Amino acid sequence: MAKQENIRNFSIIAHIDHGKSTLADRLLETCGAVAQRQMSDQLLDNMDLERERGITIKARAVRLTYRAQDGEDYELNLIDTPGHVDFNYEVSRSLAACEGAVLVVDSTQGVEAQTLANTYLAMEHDLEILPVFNKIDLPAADPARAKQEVEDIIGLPALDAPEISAKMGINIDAVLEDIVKNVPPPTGDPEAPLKALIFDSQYDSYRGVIVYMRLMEGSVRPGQQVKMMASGAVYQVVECGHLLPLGMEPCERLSAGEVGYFTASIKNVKDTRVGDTVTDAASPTAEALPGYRPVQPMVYCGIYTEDGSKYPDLRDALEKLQLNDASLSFEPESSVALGFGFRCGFLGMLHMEVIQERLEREFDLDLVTTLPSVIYHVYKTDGTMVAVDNPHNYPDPATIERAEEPYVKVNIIAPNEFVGNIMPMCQDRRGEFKDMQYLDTNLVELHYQMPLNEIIYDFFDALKANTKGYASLDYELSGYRPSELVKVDMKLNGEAVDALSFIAHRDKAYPRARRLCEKLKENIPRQLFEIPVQAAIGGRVIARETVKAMRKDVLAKCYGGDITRKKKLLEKQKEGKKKMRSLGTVQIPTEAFLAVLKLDE
Ligand SMILES: Nc1nc2c(ncn2[C@@H]2O[C@H](COP(=O)(O)OP(=O)(O)OP(=O)(O)O)[C@@H](O)[C@H]2O)c(=O)[nH]1
Repeated sequence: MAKQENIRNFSIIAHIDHGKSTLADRLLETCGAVAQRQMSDQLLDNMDLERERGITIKARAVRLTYRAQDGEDYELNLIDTPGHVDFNYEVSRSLAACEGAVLVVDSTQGVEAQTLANTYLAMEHDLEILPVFNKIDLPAADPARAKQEVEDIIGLPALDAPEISAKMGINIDAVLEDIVKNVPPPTGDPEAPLKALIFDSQYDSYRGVIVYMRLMEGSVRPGQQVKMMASGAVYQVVECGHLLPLGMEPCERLSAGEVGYFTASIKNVKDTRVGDTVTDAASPTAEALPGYRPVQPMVYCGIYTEDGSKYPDLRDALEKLQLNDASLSFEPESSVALGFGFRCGFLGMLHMEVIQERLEREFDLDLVTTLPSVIYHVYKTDGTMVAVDNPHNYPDPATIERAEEPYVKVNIIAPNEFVGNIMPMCQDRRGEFKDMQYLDTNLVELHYQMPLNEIIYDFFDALKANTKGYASLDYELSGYRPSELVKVDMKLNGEAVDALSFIAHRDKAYPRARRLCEKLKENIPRQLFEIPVQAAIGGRVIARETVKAMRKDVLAKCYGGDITRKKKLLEKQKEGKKKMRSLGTVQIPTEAFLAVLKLDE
């Protein structure tokens, strides 16, 4: 076990593609952790989906041993962080487990959006930030200019920072020396009562939940009774140890300053929430670590299987995913159009998409999902309140006294040149401007109160697009406010399709209904009869389109006689047919649902 002064806990932060994962691999390799040929390309991102989407969904940690130039052996704990606003809370807990952050800057690009956003996050946690300038092997590299940018824009000393090529393995030692010299060692009394921060956990079918933690004070050993302070769960530790690149290494004891794991035959990650404090059950620490936040699903949608008989498979799959993902919630619901399914709660849209993709890929399910929604509070004239997370349950307007929708406190940080783009965007989404602060001459922080409903769908993407990616976004629920809500029903051939109805603010209902009608028209294949597509509030139709009758001839565009191409098109049509869903008299392809889901794109 390393002495506390020889431990360094850090994470790597960077703008996308600046070389974070490549540097992580190189650090692992330099520390002799992994022989090159054993290394699958990027070890830290270990879920397929993560790799494909180029994002890191779950935080992971790894311990490296480095013999520094001073002759001492150091224990370096690298904690990986996810990179999307949906997972901001997980990022904040991972950073809270570190004392320093290596900031990778691509020398051909200089400071970019996430360079700034991530640096700001790291600063909030008082981390020592060490810039390194990557990709110096490229002819376009201009590390001097990139350094100047870091000094001018971020205000970090950078002139003497390492210039490296993570890809070619140039100057990697300089990064390691920098970490050893400049990241402060952890402090914390190993003899005090146990106080450890959970920054991640993972379900393993043999050992139960593996809890990843950073020990702040005290120590943990097998046999010890530990308590999670927020969930109240008490368990006996079965095993504790370090997280090595190629697996876990059990040890006798972990103590203050270290990063490691423990197992305790825990059946469900619900007991080991990210951000919770682990303490000794017999002699607990006086106070939990600050910053714990219970999980709060922000977005709900209904998930159904295309083939209704797969409902039990869907339930099993959701249960399995939930074992590993405490932020996923679900309960059974049913729809006239779609049959039996589940109402699921997510942290945000990306989280929702990731879960949907995992269900389809890992569990081989074909899904139909309904429009996502937030939770509305509807107060009825009889004095009761209904929490509505599904438009289907929206009470009859005649019985409604008032309705409220969730608002969030939005915090946007961006260079001041983009303020002119950001403000109209927020106003357009019913945002209420609170204040604006200059963080330095160039950087501003804007505060808004906004309806959650307006930001969950596409606000993050729109914000990025309007600020060349430079803005960062953070939001938290601030409460409920009265709102003029309406429920809009979508009707196909005169029949309401419950899975497509939605709740919206009165001002937004019309444009949304119109776009939805258009999208449906585009995506519903022509059939043998004409189909009116209507949107209605109560009995009043507010938008209408028509899908003309006619069978779509997929071969029409196929001139010439290439039979294989024709076959392919016919195959495709057959495939399409299989995916149709019969809604009353109308067949809707799954893609139509997906297309309307992405309405705002
Ligand atoms: N020429 C050159 N290319 C590099 C270097 N470091 C990384 N790259 C390349 O840059 C691309 C992005 O590198 P990653 O390590 O995946 O970047 P990242 O910051 O982890 O990106 P995300 O995981 O998407 O956030 C890859 O194609 C790397 O091969 C370098 O030093 N030189």
